[in-house]
Amino acid sequence: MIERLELRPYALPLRRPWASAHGAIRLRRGLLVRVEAKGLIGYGDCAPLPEAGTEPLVAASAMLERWAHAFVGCDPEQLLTEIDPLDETAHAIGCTPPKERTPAAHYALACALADLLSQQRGICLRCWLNPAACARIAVNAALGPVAQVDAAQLADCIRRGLRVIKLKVGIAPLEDELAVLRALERAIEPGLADRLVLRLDANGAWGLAQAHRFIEATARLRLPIESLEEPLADPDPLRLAELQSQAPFALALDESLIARFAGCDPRALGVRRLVLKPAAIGGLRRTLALARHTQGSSLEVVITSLIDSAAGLWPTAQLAGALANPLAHGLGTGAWLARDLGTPPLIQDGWMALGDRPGSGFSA
Ligand SMILES: O=C(O)CCC(=O)C1=CC=C[C@@H](O)[C@@H]1C(=O)O
Ligand SMILES: [Mg+2]
Repeated sequence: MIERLELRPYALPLRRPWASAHGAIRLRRGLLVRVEAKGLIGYGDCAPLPEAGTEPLVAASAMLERWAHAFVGCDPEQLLTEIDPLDETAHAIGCTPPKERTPAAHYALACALADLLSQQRGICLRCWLNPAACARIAVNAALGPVAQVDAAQLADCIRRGLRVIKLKVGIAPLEDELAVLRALERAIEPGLADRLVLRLDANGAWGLAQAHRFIEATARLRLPIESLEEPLADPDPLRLAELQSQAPFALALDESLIARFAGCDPRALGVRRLVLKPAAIGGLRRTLALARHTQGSSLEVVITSLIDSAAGLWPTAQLAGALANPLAHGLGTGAWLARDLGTPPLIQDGWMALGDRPGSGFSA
């Protein structure tokens, strides 16, 4: 039985602004959700980011405040079944009207309950989600806007074992960003390119003609570009399919996914990859169901953070471990925060170790 459900507001400054085509983030505001039962504490992180597909913080807070009063005395397992259903078909995801969705609030409470329940069972959260989960996951490094990156930084990442590097595009004029990519192509030492994988993210910056131009120009570069997230301001599936047929790398949907997904076959989205943010989908088990359904349809899946605190990174990383796929996940964001609510999972040589502690691994 839940004895206490507390919300602790926080504000965590970033070391430097996180820039994307949606603007710059300097501060992450949220609520640490703390659920107590039988001497154990489960934690969840609610740090909404509307441009990434969640509700605003005020809506998430209002929902969590209501729950904090209503759910004391409830059975945590039954409550989790309501908040983050076990048997929800992936097709139901995205069917709730946008105004009624509070996915970041659902995700935060679901994480706190799953942390608590897996601790009660004495097992780590990933094994509670999937007994065959992986104990470590590959992660990418996120370096920020392409225009702020040079070949020395890429070489440094590789030296530290971080092979997969994510860069933001769609911020500066397109031809300027192409010029930067050409300069990187020239500056990268031979041999380095073979050990590097580049992920690009335009965050919906371009019209169709610009996206065509970018893909056509980057396809001619000797740069190991592996994927491009959200190239189009209007991610229409037919246009995306046209671009995907032109691109020698995977196109991916991320923040536009939920609005597009409702009841849809992933193969009809026009892209080869889906980027899933559990806080935008509304839970750990919901995200796992959607990820498995997507992979079953032969699309790739990458799990990413919302530049979360350690309280969000731990359960999201455990979820990626439960998914057990070989792609690098976008969870290497802990170092962007100047302060944190706890210690994020350790990254070494491009791998995040998920530990063996019962629960998510987070401690405040
Ligand atoms: O994918 C990663 O490596 C880190 C997460 C990440 O890139 C993002 C998190 C939150 C907002 C966005 O700017 C961005 C994304 O769009 O993928
Ligand atoms: Mg993205």
